[in-house]
Amino acid sequence: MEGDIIETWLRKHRFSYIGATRHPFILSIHDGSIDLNNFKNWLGQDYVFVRAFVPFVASLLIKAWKESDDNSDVDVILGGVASLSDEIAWFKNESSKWDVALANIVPQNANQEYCRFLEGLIDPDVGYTVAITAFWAIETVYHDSYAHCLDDDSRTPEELRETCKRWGNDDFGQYCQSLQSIATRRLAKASNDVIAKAEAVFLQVLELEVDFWNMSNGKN
Ligand SMILES: Cc1ncc(CN)c(N)n1
Repeated sequence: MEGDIIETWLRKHRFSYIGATRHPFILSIHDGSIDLNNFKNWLGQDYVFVRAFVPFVASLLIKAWKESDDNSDVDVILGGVASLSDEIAWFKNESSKWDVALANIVPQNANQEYCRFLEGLIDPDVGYTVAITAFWAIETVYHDSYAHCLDDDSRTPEELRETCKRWGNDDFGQYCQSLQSIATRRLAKASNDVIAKAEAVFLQVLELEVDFWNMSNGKN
């Protein structure tokens, strides 16, 4: 049925989606058993990731401006750029609280691979529909993961609640819904070839997110 492509994917790939959003790292925050060294590893690596995420989102803004049939897409993505500016300031502040030296972070393999993936999406040959699908998936995995750590039955340590709220809060959830609406609208009008590419990108994001969470134990 028109408009339901993303919902169909979420059902079809639910095990992969759950793997990315209920990773042991997230579950350990949720049940309070997290090793804080893992959190610090994640914090440093994610700062590097977010810096690489900015040019990707900027390229998406250009694609939206050139290719979108709806002006409000640019406004939604611009909101994303603005929140990334806050996010970078938050990482700087948070890292000093946790004694994580951001200047010395060496990006691990999984992070490098994710950043290369983002760089590939910047290519002008990658169309707006595929790129907005990736953006929706990347933001939604974080929202869904961290919102879980704020559930009523969670035992998330107090000192990690602010981190969870950053991505798990309702406004961020609304923003992810707006991205989903844009992607759904675009996919409803896309060719089979574009839909297949967007689905492959969605699955790649889920795998890259799992590898990214895996890095938190500092072993890869
Ligand atoms: C790896 C990763 N994925 C998603 C997000 C959310 N912007 C993030 N900060 N880092």
